[in-house]
Amino acid sequence: MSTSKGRFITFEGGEGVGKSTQINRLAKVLRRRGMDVLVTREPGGSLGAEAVRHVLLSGAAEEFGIRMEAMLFAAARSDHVEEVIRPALAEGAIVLCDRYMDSSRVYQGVTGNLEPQFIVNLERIAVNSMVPDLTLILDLPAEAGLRRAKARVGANVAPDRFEKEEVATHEKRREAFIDLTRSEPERCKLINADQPEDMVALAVLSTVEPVLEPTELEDAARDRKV
Ligand SMILES: Nc1ncnc2c1ncn2[C@@H]1O[C@H](COP(=O)(O)OP(=O)(O)OP(=O)(O)O)[C@@H](O)[C@H]1O
Ligand SMILES: Cc1cn([C@H]2C[C@H](O)[C@@H](COP(=O)(O)O)O2)c(=O)[nH]c1=O
Repeated sequence: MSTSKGRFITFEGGEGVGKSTQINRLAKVLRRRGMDVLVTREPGGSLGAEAVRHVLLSGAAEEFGIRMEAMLFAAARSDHVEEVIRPALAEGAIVLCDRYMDSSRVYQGVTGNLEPQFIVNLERIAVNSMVPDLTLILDLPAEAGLRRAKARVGANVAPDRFEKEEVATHEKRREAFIDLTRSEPERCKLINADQPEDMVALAVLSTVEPVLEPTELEDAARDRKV
């Protein structure tokens, strides 16, 4: 868990699984409970990172190779962490982030075939110890997610650099995200996204609530102040 005062919660999964929908719903519930919530996303979320987002999603960086793309994602992440996420957590906010380091592990690492050590090194630099307190992995068959994403953007908007890849590649990503829940079961929790929005929202909330509870350390610090 991060040592900051807030909570850092990331949402991961394939295309169109419902991450933005669920983040916005959760933010609403938590704000109604009086919590300070910051909703953000990757690639992007800070001025520098948003500038890099278009380069990545338009496919402009694709011709320079997967290493270059991975480094651009990491550069964007580093700016986002230091300029936005870390300061917000220090102020006690609940930070809800649409994609983070696990997307790089899966998209650039697993389906990009980058050597694992390269991804590990980039992650260490970009994340700089800012590991999420909780990662919700929304799980849905790849075809269903792509259908949802397509219906959302409308018929005349072209799919982005990653959406346009083969279904088999998206299915491989789905498996890789599920693997994360096995390798890091404390941090990464699987959410069945193949059900109505309200049901997914209930599963999200019940998974998030325990992480919002004060830790023993926080209780002790509060008691010392009283
Ligand atoms: N449980 C659900 N059942 C059916 N449709 C859903 C569900 N959740 C979200 N949707 C719809 O699916 C589409 C994609 O949802 P959303 O944008 O939240 O996904 P996303 O994971 O953020 O996508 P991306 O990774 O492509 O940004 C939207 O039109 C949304 O309204
Ligand atoms: C953070 C991150 C993202 N990606 C990919 C995954 C998606 O295809 C796009 C982001 O689009 P979205 O509609 O905003 O979800 O970028 C990636 O390949 N690696 C990453 O680290």
